[in-house]
Amino acid sequence: MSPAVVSYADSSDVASAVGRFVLDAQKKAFSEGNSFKIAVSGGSLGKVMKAALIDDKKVSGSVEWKKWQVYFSDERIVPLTHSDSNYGLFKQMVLDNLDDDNKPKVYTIDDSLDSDEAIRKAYEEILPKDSKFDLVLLGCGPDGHTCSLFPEHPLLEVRDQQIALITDSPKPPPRRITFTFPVLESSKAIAFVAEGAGKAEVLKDIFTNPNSKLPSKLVNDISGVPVTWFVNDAAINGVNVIASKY
Ligand SMILES: O=C(O)[C@H](O)[C@@H](O)[C@H](O)[C@H](O)COP(=O)(O)O
Repeated sequence: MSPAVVSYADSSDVASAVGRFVLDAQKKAFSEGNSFKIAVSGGSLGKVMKAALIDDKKVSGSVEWKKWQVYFSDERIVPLTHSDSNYGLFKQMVLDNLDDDNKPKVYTIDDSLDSDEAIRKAYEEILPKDSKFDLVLLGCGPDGHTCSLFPEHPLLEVRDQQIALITDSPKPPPRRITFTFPVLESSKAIAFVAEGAGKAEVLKDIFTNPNSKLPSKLVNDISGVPVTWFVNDAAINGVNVIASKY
């Protein structure tokens, strides 16, 4: 199944499409159970989530936050109050904008543990037992990394852990935990958000080079999991993909 690409000129339209897509994934999850298990990333996705799920009033009223279980596809090993924390970003962009009686359950790293390995292991233990996320929302770095899975890094090969530790992340800060491929492979749906001319070159490789081994391309190649990309025209410029609207 090749990935679907949804493209708009403006970021605000990209965010609206992401919002509608998340609502559809939520609806599907509620048709199968009583919770919506979603994993989110850091980086520029934070502001897209705010625009899509908080500021877009056509979407925000339909988000059933109390039934959401939110995990992080990767997290920097820093205190949760640190400005590098992906949880901190999600809190600032989403949680702090929700009423106290309308918040999701958020699964953070335990920053009180005394070793990186203890943090990794504890996060692995709180993942949903079957690892089946209804939706994993990812970013794609200009180098093609996703989660904290970097090009040519040995963590791309990890099959015996669901959460892996990286201590040499090329993107600071260096110490992080990350989903591994087995978790992505068992998810029900994956969506990327990538915007800006700074992503054009890497998206060209991901979508036009069948031999690319970039982590985001390897996610596109996962069989049996629908992958959707939400991009703006600047990011997908020059790539001959059939972009659709959502
Ligand atoms: O912790 C992180 O660094 C992020 O979770 C990371 O995986 C992010 O999604 C990509 O780096 C893309 O980030 P941008 O969208 O900001 O380029």
